[in-house]
Amino acid sequence: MQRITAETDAPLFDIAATRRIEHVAAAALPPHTLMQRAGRAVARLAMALATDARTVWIACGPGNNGGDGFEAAAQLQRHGFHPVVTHAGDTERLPADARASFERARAEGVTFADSPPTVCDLAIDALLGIGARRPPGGAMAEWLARMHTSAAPLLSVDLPSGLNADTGTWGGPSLAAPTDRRFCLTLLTRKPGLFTAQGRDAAGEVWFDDLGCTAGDEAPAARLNERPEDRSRAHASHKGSYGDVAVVGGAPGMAGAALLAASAALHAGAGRVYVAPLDETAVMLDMRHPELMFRRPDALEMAQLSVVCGCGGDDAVRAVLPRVLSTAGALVLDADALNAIARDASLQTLLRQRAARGRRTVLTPHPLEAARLLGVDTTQVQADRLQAAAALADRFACTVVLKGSGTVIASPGETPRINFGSNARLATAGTGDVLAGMVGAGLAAGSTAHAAARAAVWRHGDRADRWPADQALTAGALARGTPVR
Ligand SMILES: NC(=O)C1=CN([C@@H]2O[C@H](COP(=O)(O)OP(=O)(O)OC[C@H]3O[C@@H](n4cnc5c(N)ncnc54)[C@H](O)[C@@H]3O)[C@@H](O)[C@H]2O)[C@@H](O)CC1
Ligand SMILES: Nc1ncnc2c1ncn2[C@@H]1O[C@H](COP(=O)(O)OP(=O)(O)O)[C@@H](O)[C@H]1O
Ligand SMILES: [K+]
Repeated sequence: MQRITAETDAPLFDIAATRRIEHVAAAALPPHTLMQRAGRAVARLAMALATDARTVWIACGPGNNGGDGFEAAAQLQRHGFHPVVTHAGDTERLPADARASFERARAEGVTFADSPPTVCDLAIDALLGIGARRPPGGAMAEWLARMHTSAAPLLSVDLPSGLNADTGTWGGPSLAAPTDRRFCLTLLTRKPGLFTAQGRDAAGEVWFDDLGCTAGDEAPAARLNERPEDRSRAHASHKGSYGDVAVVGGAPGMAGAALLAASAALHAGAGRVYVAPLDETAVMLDMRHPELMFRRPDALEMAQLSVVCGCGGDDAVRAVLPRVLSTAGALVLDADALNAIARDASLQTLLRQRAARGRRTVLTPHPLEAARLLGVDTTQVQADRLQAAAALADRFACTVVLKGSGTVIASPGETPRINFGSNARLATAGTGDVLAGMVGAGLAAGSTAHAAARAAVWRHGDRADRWPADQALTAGALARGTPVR
């Protein structure tokens, strides 16, 4: 059993692949073995989470997820706990494995009740797993609401019931209560939906048990984004070895966005960083960052540069985009550059042509920017973030970073990544500009678009995770990588 952290490098399998893996594993084992292993694993984690627990409420559903719950109940009873099982379903219609586990729980003397115990020390949600077909209703919905709001810790079996394992969309109760009492033990495979969209909030801390099985040669739907290698610097290197970044952005009234991206690129290790403001009246100096060099956009030798374009671009960015798209050696497109491209087919053609010329490009949309590029609405993007990122990567033949909880990194021909580290302290203006600058520095240093995006997203999230709780996380400080001013 393993706890998932930002250090975990692991494949993520969707429901269809998980079913195939389960099928192969079950065929090679004596009947009911997998469910017994699942129940034992659930009981083991339950006992570790609530060592002093006495009453454990286990809500079991109509399928095999419920079977895992019965099996865990039998185990907990055997270990001297007091499990109380409520069952949402007809025991006569349980699938064979779950039926066997139900009988085992009964034989162990587990208490079955029609309604949940008034108090419990731990709740276990074994209502629905990968077989959930619609949002839970009736007693299931009531029980879930109670579990997600009660003071007792909640352990979800395989998935929080109501979570779509493929997409992370949520059909369960409000998730307003803090997540630090939520735990999930996912079984056999790690599922992408646990790590993006509402997955993180619904699941809380995620643990994994492979039930002694391997995934064989199943292709994962995605992988968790792993820690990038530390960048060592050869003694005999010089600033030219780390490349030049130019930030094109900062229209009138929006200079800050460009400066944030530039600061982030600088602190991420770029050899030289230029700022090209889209405001003719801009002051061509940043007193806090005298390292930054200021140029007019038309004075930049784009082919030699890793250009970060769009941060604070407003409408002014439209005018420079044809040249930027046609000539930038490497390119990060963010914010208003993405909005301008979404409105203009000729810019879209130029964007697509970059790949054919061997030029590296990374788009860093948040869900609304992604929706505009795809011509859909934000809800449709959020309904399947992996699919939306892949569709954009495919459409524009480049790397796409779809931001938000569980940032997705997709590139043509690569297994998509979902970033685990990071948290909602990043939900503050300017942190996206910082990410764009960090990606730009990676491109300038020579990384592929996919590798630069993965590394920057991981480090950006890691900074947020390590940020001291008593210090404000602002984009300016994040760009510098330190809360100390
Ligand atoms: N078969 C096995 O040996 C194993 C199964 N495992 C467990 O089994 C789960 C999958 O089991 P199932 O395929 O039976 O699926 P589930 O137990 O997730 O649910 C399927 C059942 O729930 C009903 N249902 C779906 N949505 C509902 C809703 N909103 N309201 C009410 N009823 C609803 C379906 O009609 C079906 O009866 C996994 O998530 C995992 O927890 C694991 O123990 C691994 C081994
Ligand atoms: N709830 C959250 N959890 C994790 N990361 C988040 C969350 N909210 C925002 N972020 C991250 O913060 C950054 C915000 O970027 P963006 O929306 O472009 O903001 P801005 O345009 O103000 O810079 C992205 O990297 C995004 O992934
Ligand atoms: K469940």
